[in-house]
Amino acid sequence: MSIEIKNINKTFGDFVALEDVNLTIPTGQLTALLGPSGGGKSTLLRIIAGLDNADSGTVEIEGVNATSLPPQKRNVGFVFQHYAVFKHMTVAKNVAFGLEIRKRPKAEVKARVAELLELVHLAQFANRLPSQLSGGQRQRLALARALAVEPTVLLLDEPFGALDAKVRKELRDWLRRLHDEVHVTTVFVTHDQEEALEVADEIVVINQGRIEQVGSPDQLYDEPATDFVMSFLGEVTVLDGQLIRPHDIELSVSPVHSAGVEGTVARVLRVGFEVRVTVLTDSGEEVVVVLTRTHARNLGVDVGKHVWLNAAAGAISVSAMRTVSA
Ligand SMILES: Nc1ncnc2c1ncn2[C@@H]1O[C@H](COP(=O)(O)OP(=O)(O)OP(=O)(O)O)[C@@H](O)[C@H]1O
Repeated sequence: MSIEIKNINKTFGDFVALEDVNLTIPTGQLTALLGPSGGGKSTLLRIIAGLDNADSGTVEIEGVNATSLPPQKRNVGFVFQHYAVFKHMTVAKNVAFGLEIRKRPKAEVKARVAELLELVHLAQFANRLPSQLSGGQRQRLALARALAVEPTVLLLDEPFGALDAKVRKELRDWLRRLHDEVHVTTVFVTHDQEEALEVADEIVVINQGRIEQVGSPDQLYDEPATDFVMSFLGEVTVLDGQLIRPHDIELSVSPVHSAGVEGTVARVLRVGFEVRVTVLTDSGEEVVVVLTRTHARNLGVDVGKHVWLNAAAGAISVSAMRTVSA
């Protein structure tokens, strides 16, 4: 097992940033630490990196107790959102830097730099300065630099956070492919559920200093352990006291089911191929239902129409009252 985190606690003054965190991060996988802002993701990453110390608990990396080792002795590579590459050095020099200070033979450094620039698709920019690269290219340079010294673990803190949506998406796909090639154990922090669901092998959901759930993207989406996980990983609405995904609700214009929630269509909003229907139930609650455009048209859904709502067969739901299980 690559990273074993045991009983980690961390406070800042009176504020509890991490509370009894226990986690095993498997070797060779891409693991996302996902959660809302301020939940403790970066603090946990910094403790793994050795940039911050926990108040109690231990961190083991590849069987070595790293709890009191300084960052440079942990063999971890890290990349942060606003990662400062050396501005006065060319792209190639930036990648070579870590190897040169480790006094690796010149020929080896040259070969490794060429290989890495190829890997991050920056070979044609080897002689440029970082200021002559785009934001996405600079982040790829930062990753190449972190990978140069062959870290056991690669730690990324919102590495694509500052970039625009399109570049972010490209880099996300690229990171997945890169990881499939190099298989270095990678932990990345994100608050973006889509990013985690698309890229990660395993997701650790962190909220208010505690781990809510650990699992594959499918497990988290299909079997959310808590109402928090369910609502953080996708849109939810409340039907009959249950959190449910709006596309998992069947809407009928006649009482086909014996036990349905009755209501009246209050709003209809067309967004691309979807139609978002807000139903005001007879008990005064608003429920959102998502239908395809064709389905909505066939049903003749319009404001004022009386409708019946039921959870679709196989729909996932979590009690809206359920709290975090310890
Ligand atoms: N050096 C510090 N001193 C005081 N409080 C801190 C310090 N570092 C972090 N915190 C607090 O600890 C909490 C967790 O912070 P952390 O950066 O780990 O959250 P996060 O989940 O990574 O959030 P974000 O996505 O916003 O970075 C926050 O409430 C933050 O204000």
